[in-house]
Amino acid sequence: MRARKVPQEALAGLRDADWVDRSRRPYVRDGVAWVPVREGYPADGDLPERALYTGRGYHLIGEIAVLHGPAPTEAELAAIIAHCRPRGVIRVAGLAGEKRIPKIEVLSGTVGETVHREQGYTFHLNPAVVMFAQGNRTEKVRMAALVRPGERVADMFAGIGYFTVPAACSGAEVHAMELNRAAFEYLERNSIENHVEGRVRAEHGDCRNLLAGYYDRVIMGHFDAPGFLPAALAHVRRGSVLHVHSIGPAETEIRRHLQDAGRAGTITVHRVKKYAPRAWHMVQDVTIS
Ligand SMILES: C[S@@+](CC[C@H](N)C(=O)[O-])C[C@H]1O[C@@H](n2cnc3c(N)ncnc32)[C@H](O)[C@@H]1O
Repeated sequence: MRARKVPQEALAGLRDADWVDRSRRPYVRDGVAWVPVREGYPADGDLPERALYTGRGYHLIGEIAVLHGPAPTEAELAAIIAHCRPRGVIRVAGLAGEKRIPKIEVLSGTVGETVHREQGYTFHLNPAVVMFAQGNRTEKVRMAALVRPGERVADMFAGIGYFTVPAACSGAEVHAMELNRAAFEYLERNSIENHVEGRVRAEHGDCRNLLAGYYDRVIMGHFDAPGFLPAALAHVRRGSVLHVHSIGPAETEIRRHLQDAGRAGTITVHRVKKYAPRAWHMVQDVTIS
């Protein structure tokens, strides 16, 4: 990550600077702040290795800074606040249960509903109540690019719509399923907000009971996705593609499910992001033959 060096006290004055990459946290040491630089702008060097904060960094979701990992020191929290002036700062200690409900601690300010803009899409959500995996940005872009107009897409774990909305904006007819009532309400709202409600059929409930007919593409954005393959494979045909998320490789389990369902397919594996020191968030693209 490229960065520019500025005096720590200058951080607050960078609020409107074009060159600052606000998706990354500046690194402050000995009165000097290394500020991440956006693509296309000059930098002084690479962001130094962090000596202090060992967490997984923070993201700005709307006006709320969301940290993962251990609690920051007071100095780190102060640097985050000076850098991006969030309405509130929360730490997500974990995601509970199948609905992936964030377990949060409010570190500063107020939290609640916010509006997050990403890649031209608008998402309403309360990051203290529903999860938003900002680290999956490249996968969201990849999905939006793969989808073709008129495709019939199932988003089995739609959440607030971060795959559904881009897919529908790319012209697909999306059947979006979500178990968590709070996330489902944002999903409906975000379809309207992005003017794709005519191409999104959002349903609240367990996707295994809601899948209907055949799909050209099935997005399975949940780490337990391989276990949902028996349900999904009943709704695909030759040429359909399933995007099966997992922690670590799941090829063997996927092949077993294909075999049990009497199906064959080719599997290509993609890494989405590092999830833990030795664990990757992966996506397996399974094309049914
Ligand atoms: C990893 S999150 C997906 C993130 C999501 N794509 C987003 O917009 O943030 C998984 C989502 O799947 C939902 N979910 C879990 N089990 C489900 C099921 N059986 N049927 C439908 N949705 C389910 C959870 O409530 C959660 O919102």
